[in-house]
Amino acid sequence: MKLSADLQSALDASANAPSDADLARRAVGMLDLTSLNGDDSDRVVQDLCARAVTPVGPVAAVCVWARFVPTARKALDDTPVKVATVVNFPTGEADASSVAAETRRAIADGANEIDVVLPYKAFIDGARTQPMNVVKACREACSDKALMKVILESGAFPDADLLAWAARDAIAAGADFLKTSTGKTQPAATLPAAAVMLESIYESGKPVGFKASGGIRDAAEAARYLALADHILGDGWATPQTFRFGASSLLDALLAAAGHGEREGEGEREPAPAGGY
Ligand SMILES: O=C[C@H](O)COP(=O)(O)O
Repeated sequence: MKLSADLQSALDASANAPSDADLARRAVGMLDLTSLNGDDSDRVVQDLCARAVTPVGPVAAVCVWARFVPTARKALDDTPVKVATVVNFPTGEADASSVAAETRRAIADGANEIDVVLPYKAFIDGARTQPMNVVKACREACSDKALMKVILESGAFPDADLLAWAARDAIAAGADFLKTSTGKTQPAATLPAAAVMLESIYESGKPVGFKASGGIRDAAEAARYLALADHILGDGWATPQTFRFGASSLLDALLAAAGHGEREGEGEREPAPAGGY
């Protein structure tokens, strides 16, 4: 992806961001602890929720399939942890009325946060009205009862300009957060895509948050995303109200880096996929 000189320098500056225990603790509070696997069950979700209040404090939210929202709601009721779920997920191909119905049902079941997939394939193919009508329908269904995070699926975009266009339109359609990825396609979250999305948030002047999700697995990587947000939106901008990590396998690494649990980096990591951004 070709970035402006400003964004490239923000990326260069964040490349070697220090990752320490304080940073790891900060990132735990920004985590949407996620399980979106095909074989999830009530037991898997209960086990996930049992990990949501950690020795260094609660995560921001637990993110599960909509059918498990009641289970998560029950398990988290005595905690400050929010229940997040996904709609129009992962392909982004449902129509606006189905997405609105899915959203209303999830909120009635107890969801506090809705992560909706932008019809990104249609957007990339040139459609502008239909994709944003889906986002607007979800916004209306969320009203002020739930936070709406719009998943752009940044790795599917062929260039930075089109991604910035989608980000701007999603903000105009009422996004509370822009989120990079479903985690179901490759490439998932990348720093160059995050830079474009954070810049769009900055340029909007609106109180829109950012969620990096998909493939983020270690504290050093989390530190780079936070440093990028600091560079583009300013130190102190990123808080659990404005910044999230969506991840299924980051919590243990953060806790280890914060001095709890096994040492970070002992496990094998898969290499990052080549190409795309
Ligand atoms: O929304 C979050 C993603 O689905 C999580 O992706 P991950 O399993 O690669 O961490």
